[in-house]
Amino acid sequence: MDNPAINVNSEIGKLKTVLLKRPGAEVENITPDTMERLLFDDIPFLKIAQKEHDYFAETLRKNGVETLYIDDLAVEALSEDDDIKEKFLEQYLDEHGYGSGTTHDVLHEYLTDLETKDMVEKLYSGVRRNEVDLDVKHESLHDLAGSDASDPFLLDPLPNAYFTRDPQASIGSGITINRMTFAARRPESLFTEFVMKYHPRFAGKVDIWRSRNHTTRIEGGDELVLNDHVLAIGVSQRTSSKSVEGLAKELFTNKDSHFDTVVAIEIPHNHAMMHLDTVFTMVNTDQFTVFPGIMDEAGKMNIFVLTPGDNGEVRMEHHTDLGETLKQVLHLSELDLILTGNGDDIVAPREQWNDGSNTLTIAPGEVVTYNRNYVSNEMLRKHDILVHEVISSELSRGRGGPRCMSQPLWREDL
Ligand SMILES: NC(=[NH2+])NCCC[C@H](N)C(=O)O
Repeated sequence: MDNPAINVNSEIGKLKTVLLKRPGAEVENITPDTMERLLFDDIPFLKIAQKEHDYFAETLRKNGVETLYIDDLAVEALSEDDDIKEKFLEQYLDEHGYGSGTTHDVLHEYLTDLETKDMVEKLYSGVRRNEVDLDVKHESLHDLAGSDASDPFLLDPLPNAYFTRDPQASIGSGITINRMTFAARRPESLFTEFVMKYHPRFAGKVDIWRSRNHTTRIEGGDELVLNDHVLAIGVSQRTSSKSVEGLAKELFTNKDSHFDTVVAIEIPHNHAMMHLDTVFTMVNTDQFTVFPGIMDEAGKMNIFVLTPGDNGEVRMEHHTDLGETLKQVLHLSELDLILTGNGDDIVAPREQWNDGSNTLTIAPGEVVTYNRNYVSNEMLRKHDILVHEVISSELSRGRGGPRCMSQPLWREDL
């Protein structure tokens, strides 16, 4: 692609542009009843979460990173043309089961009457049943089916949106726009789709390696760009082996892609480590953070190395040793695996829970992490990593850290 709008050929090259979402009213629309479905373990105090997020964004800007906000980009994309906004809204409603009928009409009218900025904000924060006048006769069973009267929300809030890593993933000059696993997050990638398609900064300047129109699931927290040839992808609660294989096929055969190796790493399928980047990140050319809990007692795990095979097929090789596999695919003689919480039985799981392994690398050997994971941070420093700590009491309650909260769009090549 000539003149691409995205350039991400590593996890560690100097970060130049990143996509963020400041937590908003959506976070205050979590209740104890909906918490689990909305993938939260607690209800963050929004005011403090926003302060913390602003501090995070400011830390990035101070280090020369341009910060873009997905909701601002969405407003700009949808404002390009009334038809685009209409198309977006229809699709949004349709994906929520309101393709037609009274509820559709009422929501459509309510939302189109808003300024585009307010509409986008509203879609993130959710639309409550009592906000709109639904006191009209249902025209069809479909209306009833689409709106469960015991649910206070007609359109659910999107409180996970501040984890901008997941709805999409930048890879080389392109992106995967992700079909996400749980309904609570699926609408998030529709914003990405419209931004990539219609925002003048991106339209026609991004390779779409995989669209969201799939039945198999994948999320950005599982997609790591180790270098300009090699990806690591988690096979996890959120990403299926089928998606990994499909993406590998696309990247191996698309002429705009220079990726020829995908390391598929199987991790436990649970909420504490829903994505690979909660247990494994790259912090330098030969240094990684790793949570020891992903390996069995003998230090082994299930890893498949995918490479191009015959006739557009994918060749697969089974490995069990993470360190050895990384050395092989990255052509390294030595490797430094830095253990979360120094590998301690209590500290490691505690700090992993609060995203101690979820480092955002902003240059080789330079990372942003949560201040609460002080043991892991100390370990990083002992291994000569420069650590910028950010405040983290409330943001961490959503089970994501600095890597989860950021989607790199441009990194300098190494
Ligand atoms: N890349 C990540 N690790 N993201 C963390 C996402 C956390 C979010 N609550 C979820 O369950 O989806």
